Amino acid sequence: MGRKVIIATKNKGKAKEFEALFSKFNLEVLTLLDIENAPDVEETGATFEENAVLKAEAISRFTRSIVVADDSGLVVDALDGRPGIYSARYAGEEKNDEANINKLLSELKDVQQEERTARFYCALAVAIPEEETLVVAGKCEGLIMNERRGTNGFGYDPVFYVPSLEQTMAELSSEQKNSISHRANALKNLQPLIERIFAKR
Ligand SMILES: O=c1nc[nH]c2c1ncn2[C@H]1C[C@H](O)[C@@H](COP(=O)(O)OP(=O)(O)OP(=O)(O)O)O1
Ligand SMILES: [Mg+2]
Repeated sequence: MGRKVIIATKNKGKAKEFEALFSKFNLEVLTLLDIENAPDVEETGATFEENAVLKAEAISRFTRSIVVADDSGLVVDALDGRPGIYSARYAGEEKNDEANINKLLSELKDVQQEERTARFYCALAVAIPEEETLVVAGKCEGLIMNERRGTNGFGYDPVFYVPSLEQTMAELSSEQKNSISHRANALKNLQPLIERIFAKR
């Protein structure tokens, strides 16, 4: 089976989710945690989609493989969409989940429960050597809690409440998260294209 996909992420939480989400496809899945000397790609785009394309195309040029990149984040209505594309570096360039959540909770401290609506957003770009890059997206609606609950997942999961399941993302099992997440929903939009993408390989 020579069918291989590289996921252009160094985020361990994302990498784990992608390994599970891609397991139903008959593909070898690698991430940048498996590949040496992969370049760091600057996220200079103005949208999730632009950043996903930047990451996918740079790593595809480097590896000459089909590459999927994820650019994702948290969009909070009461904060005019912040942290948005800056979610990873919200509290500083060193990308600290703990500090990012502290900053989010402090920015929302005077915002009432019903105004704390938010969504996780995920853009996925698929860079294919010698072909046009494909882009899809998915989202997941929720509310931002006043305090952390749960220890699963990564990033903002402990404060992201999923109303339909009455739990935070960090209280869900990985199977539950992978059935409702923004990443899962983006991948559902990619699924009809997967066989065509890998057909000739
Ligand atoms: O399911 C999620 N559950 C909780 N938090 C999440 C999720 N999905 C994205 N997030 C947050 C984490 C990070 O603060 C930002 C992603 O930033 P983003 O640039 O796409 O990823 P990253 O820099 O961690 O890794 P990389 O660019 O190598 O893929 O949004
Ligand atoms: Mg990043």
